[in-house]
Amino acid sequence: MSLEIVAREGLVLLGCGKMGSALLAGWLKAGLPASSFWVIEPNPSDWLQSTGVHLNEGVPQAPGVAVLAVKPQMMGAALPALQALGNGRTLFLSIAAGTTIAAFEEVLGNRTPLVRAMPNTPAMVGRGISGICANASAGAAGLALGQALMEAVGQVVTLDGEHQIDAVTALSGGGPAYVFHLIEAMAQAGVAQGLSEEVAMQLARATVCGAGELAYRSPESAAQLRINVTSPGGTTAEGLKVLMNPDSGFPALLTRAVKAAADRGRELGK
Ligand SMILES: NC(=O)C1=CN([C@@H]2O[C@H](COP(=O)(O)OP(=O)(O)OC[C@H]3O[C@@H](n4cnc5c(N)ncnc54)[C@H](O)[C@@H]3O)[C@@H](O)[C@H]2O)C=CC1
Ligand SMILES: O=C(O)[C@@H]1CCC=N1
Repeated sequence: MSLEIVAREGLVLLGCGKMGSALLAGWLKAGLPASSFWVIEPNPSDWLQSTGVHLNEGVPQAPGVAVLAVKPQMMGAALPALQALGNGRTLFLSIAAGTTIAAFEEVLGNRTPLVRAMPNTPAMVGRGISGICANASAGAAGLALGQALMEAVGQVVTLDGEHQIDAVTALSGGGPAYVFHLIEAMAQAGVAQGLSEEVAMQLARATVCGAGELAYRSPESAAQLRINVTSPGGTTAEGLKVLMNPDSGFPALLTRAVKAAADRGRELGK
């Protein structure tokens, strides 16, 4: 599906912080004209002000798309600004964690086409991944438009339903933070083995980025890429014994972390 509808009918973006900016940058880079965007943002960045979009102006009566990119805790206060666009042809696309389709339909009306997407911050460099789902009113066309909008900043997976979105939020939505923390923890561990903080951080960061790029480009599975590093009887095998320990290793730890994040997503949705 093409994004031509945005150029033709306009897109309203409610909230243009970290994720809203990443999305807007992707759409502008995809060639959509700045004049197609109406952004509502109380604290606009210098970048946003330089884009040439309509900023904090009255929005069109029936834009093609309205994107909701405020924090879930702000949604209740912010959404009424776009209530008049509900139950019409405007496709709503929410990237907020937690806030459910039912909660949106309560404010916007249940004939409002709505897509929920969960992206992540690598969207800022065009390497995000989003999980998406839609309500009944969106239909196949609405889901396809939601997908095209999110594909401007990376990959998209279509979910079986809204029941899976808290899992996506917990895995890939917040996942970059886990990886950045991995960099911090690896650097700290390197310092404990005698490296300077600066060198340990350079090694940790480049290792995670290099491994990520290899995983991205290589046709081999993650398990095979791991095996390729692990010489039998060598050093990595000893490190992996610690990390693959069934009780205290990565799988147990990440199962707990992802569950805690998913539980919070469900809680935000109440
Ligand atoms: N940061 C992340 O990694 C991800 C965030 N999300 C979701 O994206 C949404 C936005 O998150 P971030 O961009 O990280 O937050 P952010 O705080 O950077 O951006 C939110 C923006 O909303 C603006 N805002 C506040 N009240 C408003 C109102 N009444 N009307 C219009 N704008 C208003 C704020 O000024 C701010 O710039 C959240 O719902 C979050 O769950 C989803 C995936 C990843
Ligand atoms: O932490 C959060 O709630 C948001 C959703 C996924 C990433 N950041």
